[in-house]
This record gives sequence, structure tokens and C-alpha cells, in this order.
Amino acid sequence: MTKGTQADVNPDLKKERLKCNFNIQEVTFIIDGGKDKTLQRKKIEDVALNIAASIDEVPEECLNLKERYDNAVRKSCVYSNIVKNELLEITGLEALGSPGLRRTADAFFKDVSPFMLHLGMFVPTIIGQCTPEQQAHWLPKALEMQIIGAYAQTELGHGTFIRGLETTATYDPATEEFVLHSPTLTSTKWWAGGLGNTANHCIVVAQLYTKGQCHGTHPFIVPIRDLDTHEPFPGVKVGDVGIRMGFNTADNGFLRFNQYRIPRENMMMKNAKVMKDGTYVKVARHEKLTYGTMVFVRVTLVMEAAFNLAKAATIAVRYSAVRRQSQPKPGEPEPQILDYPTQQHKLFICIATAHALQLTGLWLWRTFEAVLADMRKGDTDSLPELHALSSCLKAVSTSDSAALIEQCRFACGGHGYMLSSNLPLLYSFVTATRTYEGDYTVLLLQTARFLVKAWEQAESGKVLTPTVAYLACAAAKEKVVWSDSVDGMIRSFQAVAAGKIAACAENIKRLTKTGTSLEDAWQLSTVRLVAASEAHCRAMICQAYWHEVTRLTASCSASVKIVMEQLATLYLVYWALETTGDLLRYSTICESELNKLQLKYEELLALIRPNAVGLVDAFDFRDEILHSTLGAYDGRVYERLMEEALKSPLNETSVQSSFHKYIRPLAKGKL
Ligand SMILES: CCCCCCCCCCCCCCCCCCCCCCC/C=C/C(=O)SCCNC(=O)CCNC(=O)[C@H](O)C(C)(C)COP(=O)(O)OP(=O)(O)OC[C@H]1O[C@@H](n2cnc3c(N)ncnc32)[C@H](O)[C@@H]1OP(=O)(O)O
Ligand SMILES: Cc1cc2nc3c(=O)[nH]c(=O)nc-3n(C[C@H](O)[C@H](O)[C@H](O)COP(=O)(O)OP(=O)(O)OC[C@H]3O[C@@H](n4cnc5c(N)ncnc54)[C@H](O)[C@@H]3O)c2cc1C
Repeated sequence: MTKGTQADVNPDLKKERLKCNFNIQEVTFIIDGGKDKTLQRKKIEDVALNIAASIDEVPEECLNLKERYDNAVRKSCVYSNIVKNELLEITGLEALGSPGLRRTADAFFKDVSPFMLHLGMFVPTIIGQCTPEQQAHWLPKALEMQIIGAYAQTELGHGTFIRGLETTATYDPATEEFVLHSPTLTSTKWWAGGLGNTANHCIVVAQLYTKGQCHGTHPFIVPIRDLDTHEPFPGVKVGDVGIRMGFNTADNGFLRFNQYRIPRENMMMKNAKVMKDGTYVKVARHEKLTYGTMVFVRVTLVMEAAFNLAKAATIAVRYSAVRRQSQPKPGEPEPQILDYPTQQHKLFICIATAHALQLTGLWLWRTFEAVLADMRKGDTDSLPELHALSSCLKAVSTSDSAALIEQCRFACGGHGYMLSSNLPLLYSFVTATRTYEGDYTVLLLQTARFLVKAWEQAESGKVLTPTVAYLACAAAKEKVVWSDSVDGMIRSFQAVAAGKIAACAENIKRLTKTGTSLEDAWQLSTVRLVAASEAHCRAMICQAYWHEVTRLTASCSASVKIVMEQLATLYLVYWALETTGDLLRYSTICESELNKLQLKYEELLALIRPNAVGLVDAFDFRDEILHSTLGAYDGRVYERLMEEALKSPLNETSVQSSFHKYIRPLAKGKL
């Protein structure tokens, strides 16, 4: 954070920091995943942020669309050099996935880098889908930025339904090449980040045909532009998809092929091969391993959701400590808006959710690494559970994060609507994550498939995998006895999930018994399947969050343990109160216990209140990363708002030319 001198800090914020009764740094270490991770992140920030400080002469939002793109490319090139020449020195290849790199990127780009997909999907797909020989060929080029790549899977006609993609890659043994073709308008690749104007290579997911037979979708590395002139190659039509709600510097593009040839070796062959003579050889033991990059990105998106929500919470909490409004008690000074319980209700759940998603995200990452290790030994048994886990966690974390970022904007009143608060941009960026990399509903339905199967296994007494083990107890189908202890609440959330899953399974069974096909019975049950999947996901987040807090604070100071547990308890109680209907249905909770729970919630808000600023300080965002007039460390909110206003191009002259051109003639009746 940019602390400046204490004298510059808003007095209310200063007082808040004096009130904080826990060691902020200890919480920072927990959030970062350990002291070593924090130190590494700070090292990276120290290197990169010096340069970022002077990277923009004019605020990004004051540039026109084309200027913004050019500016984003310029900054991406500066940033890539820092990554290559300095950050990789600090941490090696690990830097590419490190929180330090993620954070410093935000100091360079208020919006999005057109290189984001190069790093976010192109490089990971090379690592995940290429043979070692192919990796040796492509990876150094990509890391040196000699080539820039995009990931083009989605088409104009299909995004969700990958099996429905229409782009074809037909093997020609005579020349040992694949012929890429876009047979219809709807087969046009659409949306890929970095593709429109920036990338010269692209991973293309296409239907593979060889020896007259279709083998389904496979990934290919496709050169699309000349490395020197950057002109698209003959047979390639590429461009920008048009203006979007956000992501306008991400260069999302379209791509069409007209009988375009690439060498056989450009098929990514880790999971399947086509031999010189056109013979198709399946290497992978699991059919869906070609979807591996999506699973990887979904896993990372959970921490991405936490990170962005933490930024919004920092902005809104600091602003709420500085902002004073209304006079609830006559004759007394206007209170800080953070003192209103309704404001605490809006904001403390944001801090708690950022913690919940970050700790669950770290746990998911470790699970992902364990599954990868199994797969390297040829064991893919845990893949379905990882797919189910990552699908629902991606869906719920991105959706919650977007909704709560918008809530932070509401919490900042009118000033939250200013672009300079950074909340609108943050929202437009995060709300896209609910859609991309698998739409919310679609992913929850993927998890639901796994849950219904698990329920059937539970009913027949089979052993269940860890994340659904709770279904075994629930197979008894009795209401769980409510208790407002943490364990009791988690058990109740699990009972809700189990009850909902059971109801879905029963509904499907009932429909099929009366002659409905299984597919139709499934469709008729999808509204409740989505709800069951979400309930399962929430129960899992609650369990993982509490488990991680207990584990990670075991060796912490008592005050850190207390505040971390208060937040985690708040998260559980919040969701219990949000889902009282479900609890009444699946647990023994009654009116008096609900009243007790409401009181407990209000007590927790009051307990957390003195530590609120300390808690957002513990996210440890430097001002260069927050980009916010409302959320800077020093709380000079009004000064910054004024300074930013004066930068508006509309303040360059006292009278605009449109006055003379239109308004005056209108007033004089001469228009
Ligand atoms: C040195 C370098 C310097 C560089 C410097 C650069 C500077 C840049 C600075 C910027 C850096 C900042 C970094 C920021 C990082 C930010 C975060 C990451 C950013 C990422 C951005 C991403 C943008 C968006 C990308 C995309 O959206 S890509 C497209 C994604 N598309 C989808 O997700 C499509 C969704 N659809 C599907 O997944 C599937 O089709 C389906 C699951 C819906 C259905 O599939 P299908 O029909 O085939 O399957 P079935 O329903 O029939 O199911 C069959 C069975 O298969 C199982 N299944 C399905 N999927 C999987 C799977 N993935 N894994 C395992 N199993 C799977 C089902 O469960 C079924 O099983 P069952 O039959 O047993 O039930
Ligand atoms: C900012 C952004 C960046 C992107 N970047 C990339 C990229 O780099 N590369 C890339 O390949 N793609 C990219 N995409 C595309 C993205 O992956 C898809 O948009 C996403 O997977 C959703 O697919 P869709 O657009 O086909 O939506 P659709 O599937 O058409 O969804 C529309 C609606 O239909 C519903 N629906 C669809 N199928 C079902 C079903 N089976 N059951 C119930 N409801 C259903 C959905 O829930 C949704 O409400 C990007 C998208 C965005 C917004």
C-alpha cells in the first residue's frame, strides 16, 4: 500500500487504524498462503510498480477506443519485458501464476491486457495439451513473446456445447497437413481474447476428421499472422468482435478459415495423435482430458473472484470510514456511514466472502495439484470429482463476487458510480467471469450430474468420494437437528444440499417411471438441480472455509484467531439467514432459533466493526493496484475526486464548441 506520511491520512481513517486490535500482517500472510508468498509478492510489486507509476500520461478512460487499444498494447509490451527480464528472475516460471504477477498487472491495466489470454490460456494449454517435444518447440517461443497466442474455442453459433463446434480440421496424408475450414457463418470463432488484432498464433479447437471419420474436438496450434508484417495469412480472416460491456482493451476477436493448411505436428498431441498415414491414436485414459485448460482456468477463477472482491471491499470500507452522512441523533455530529448497521451488513459479508473464496480457492488449487499428480501416474479416477468441484465453485464464486462488487458500489452512493472509484470497471470485468469459461447454470448442471450419481451410490451403500461423503449420513432422510454451533450450521447446510439432491433424484425417478424419457426427466428437473448444486457448493465453501481458518490460525496470535473466526462465523450465519426457507424444510430450526440467529448476526457486525479497516488493510493492496479515488490508503477521497474531475477533457475549456454550434443557435431560434 502507498502509505505516504501519517499527516496526509484522513483523521477518521487514522482513528480506525488505531482501533484495530489484531496484527494485520498475520492476516495478510494467511490470505497470501504463507509468509514466503507475501514476501515474494512484495518483491515483485517493488520491482514492477515503480515503472507502473508513470505508465499512463492520460487516464485510460479519457482515450477513444482505438487509442485505448494501442495504449494497452504499449503497456503490455513494457509489462512483458518486466515479467521476462525481472520477475522471472525472482521466482522462475512460478512467477507466471503468482499473486504478485496478478496484482502488478492491475497496476498497469485498469481494464484488461490484450496479452491476458496469452498468459492465461495459450501458455497453459501448451503445457497441458502438448507432448514434451511439442512443449520444447512452442513454450520457449511463447515465454519469450516471440509468438503471441489466443485460445479460440467458442464460435458464433456455439460456446457452451463444445461437441457442437463446426470448425473442421481434416487430415490430408498426401501432404501431412490438417486443413482447417469454417464451413458456415456460425462456425466463425468468436470471443477469443487477444485474437482480433494482437495474436499471431491461436489455439483452435476443431472437429478432427481423418480417414473419413470424425473423432470429435481437438486443439491445434495455428499460425494466423505473418510474424514480420502481422498480415493475416491467405485463408485466414480475423478481426475484432465489436464494442463490449467491458474487456474493451482485451481485443476479443473473430476468426474464419478457408481451407487453411497447417502441419500435422501442430495438432496438440498429448492426449491423442494422428500418425503420418492418418491413423488416429487415443493416448489419454479419460475422454475429457482435452478440456483440461478449462478445468485449470476454472480453478484459478475462484481466487480471481476473491481477489477482485477484496479490492472492491477495500474501496468501499475505507470510503465508508471517511464518509459522514445524516444525523440520527439530534445535535450530534454526522456519523461515519460505516457505523450504520445496514452499511456493515452490506460490507462485512464482502470481506468474509473474499476470505471464504480465497481460502477455498487455495484448498481447490491443492486438490487440483493432487489430481494432476495422480494423472501423471495414469490414474484419472479423481477427475470427475475435480470437474464437479471446479464447475460449481467457479459458478458460485464468480456470481457471488460480481453481485457483491455491485453491492460495494451501492454502498458508496453516488461517488461509487464514478469511473474513478474503479467499482464500475471492476464490476464489468468480474461479471463476465460468470459467463466465460462455462456459464453459471451450465456449470452447476455439470456438478448436478455428479451429485445425482453420488446420491444413487449413497442410497445403495457404496463408498463416496470426500466432497460428497456427507450424503451417506443424509441417506437416512431425516431432518437434521439444528444447532447454531459452527459444526451444527455446516451439518444443516449439508442436510439442505442432500435434501435437495434427493428431491431431484426422486423427481427424475418419478418421471421416468411414468414413461418420460431420462433426458426429458432431467430437463424437467433442472431448476431444482441448479438449486441443489448451489446448495452443495455453499455447504462445501462453508466447510472448507471453516476448516482452513481453524488450521491456519492454530499457530496465530489469539486476536487474529478471534477476528478470523468472527468473520467465518458471520459468513455461515449470513447464509443461514439467507436460506431460512431451506433450513425450515430440512432441519429442525424453529422461530425462536431464527430470532437467536438474527441477534447473533447483529452482534457479529458490532464485533467486527472496530476491525473493519484493519481487515481491508490486511488485503494489502497498494494504491497503484486499486486505482480508486475512494479507496486509497490515505482516505483523501474528496481531494482525489476533485483532482480526477479536473482531468476530464470536458474541463479543458470553459465553453465547449457545441455551445456556439448548437445551443446558442437553438436559443436564438436559428437552428
Ligand atoms: C513471459 C510471458 C510474459 C507475458 C506477460 C503478459 C502480460 C499480460 C498481463 C496480464 C496477466 C494477468 C493475468 C490475469 C489472469 C486472470 C484469470 C484468467 C483469465 C482467463 C480468461 C479467460 C477468458 C475466457 C475464456 C473462455 O471462455 S474459453 C472457452 C470456455 N468454454 C467453456 O467453458 C465451454 C463450457 N462447456 C463445457 O465445458 C462443456 O462442453 C460442457 C461441460 C458444458 C458439456 O460438455 P459435453 O457435452 O462434451 O459433455 P456432457 O455434458 O455430455 O458430459 C459428458 C461427461 O463428461 C464430463 N465432463 C464434461 N466436462 C468435463 C471436464 N472438463 N473434465 C472432466 N469431465 C468432464 C461430464 O461431467 C460428463 O460426465 P458423466 O457422463 O459421467 O456425467
Ligand atoms: C468477456 C468474454 C471473454 C471470452 N473469452 C473467450 C476466449 O478467450 N476464448 C473462447 O473460446 N471463448 C471466450 N468466451 C466465450 C465464452 O466461453 C462463452 O461465451 C461461454 O462459454 C458461454 O457460452 P455461450 O456464449 O455459447 O452461451 P450460451 O450457451 O448460448 O448461453 C446462453 C444462455 O443459455 C443457457 N444455456 C445454454 N446451454 C444450456 C443448457 N444445456 N442447459 C440450460 N441452460 C443452457 C445459459 O445458461 C445462458 O443463460 C468469452 C466470453 C466473454 C463474455
